[in-house]
Amino acid sequence: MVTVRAPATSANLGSGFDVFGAALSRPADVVTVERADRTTIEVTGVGAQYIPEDPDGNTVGAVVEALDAPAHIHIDKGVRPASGLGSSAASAAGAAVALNRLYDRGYSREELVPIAAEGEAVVSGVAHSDNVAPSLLGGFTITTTDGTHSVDARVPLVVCLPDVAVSTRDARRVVPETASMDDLVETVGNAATLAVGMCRSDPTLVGAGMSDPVVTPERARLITGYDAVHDAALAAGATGVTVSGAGPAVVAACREGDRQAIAAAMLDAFADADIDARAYQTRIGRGATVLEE
Ligand SMILES: Nc1ncnc2c1ncn2[C@@H]1O[C@H](COP(=O)(O)OP(=O)(O)OP(=O)(O)O)[C@@H](O)[C@H]1O
Ligand SMILES: N[C@@H](CCO)C(=O)O
Repeated sequence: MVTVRAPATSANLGSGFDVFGAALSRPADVVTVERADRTTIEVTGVGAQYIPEDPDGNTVGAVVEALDAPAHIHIDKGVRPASGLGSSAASAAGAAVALNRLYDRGYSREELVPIAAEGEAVVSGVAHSDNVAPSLLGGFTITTTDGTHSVDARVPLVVCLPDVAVSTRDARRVVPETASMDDLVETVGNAATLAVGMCRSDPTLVGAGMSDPVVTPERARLITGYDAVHDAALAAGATGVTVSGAGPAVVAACREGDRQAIAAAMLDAFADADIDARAYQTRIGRGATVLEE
């Protein structure tokens, strides 16, 4: 038996659509695997009722296939599905690490990235790696078709999750097919600023680099109260605010001492829009960890 804790993640970070990701110190999924002749999946925890236990519909089923590693798999969800916090990816990353150990497959964490990403194709139609990479490797990650680079960044974050669901599949439908040259230049500048900020663990640069003129404005329309929450977080001291992953979670970068005030301001702004929400005072954290084997 192997048990792995796999963290939630925030993908895109505004300017790095389908490229940037960050592991969050909390929340997380806990995945336990035991050898079996036939794969069975049991899901408990937050939002378990919305997650298929059929291996064909669950992200971990694709990981089992890719690793040829049948097992009884228990997923204890700490990351709510359809949250923008890499819920489907956390389970896939946890299962990839656990099954790799259970069957002694010998893959490195980097080699597990495309394997865990197969699960993302099951739920969103695209095997994007920007959530599974940070959940596997920890820190801030840059994923391209050539592979993944990770930086052990230390940046405080507040993530505010409204009590509504936005599926990644739906949120990908509003992504524009083209962008103007002006928007491209702005995005490159912001993405480079954010990456330098991560290398220096500098919340001011990270926040400044989160602006994105192309994808975020379209997705923000799917989140009731987004503009007010965005502005309230900045007024409370956030250095940058954007949609987390495909939403509806909203992520703010900040300095350590400002997290509580920012969390309160974001919750109040959602409440003013009649939306219940919860806030995580979190930070960029480590990747999946083996708890027991
Ligand atoms: N192990 C799993 N954990 C969570 N969701 C799963 C899992 N397997 C399948 N799903 C399905 O995936 C969908 C949620 O994934 P989705 O990518 O939309 O959200 P997310 O992972 O929270 O968000 P994001 O990728 O934007 O951070 C739901 O329809 C859910 O039923
Ligand atoms: N990069 C993906 C992440 C979703 O989890 C998207 O924004 O659609």
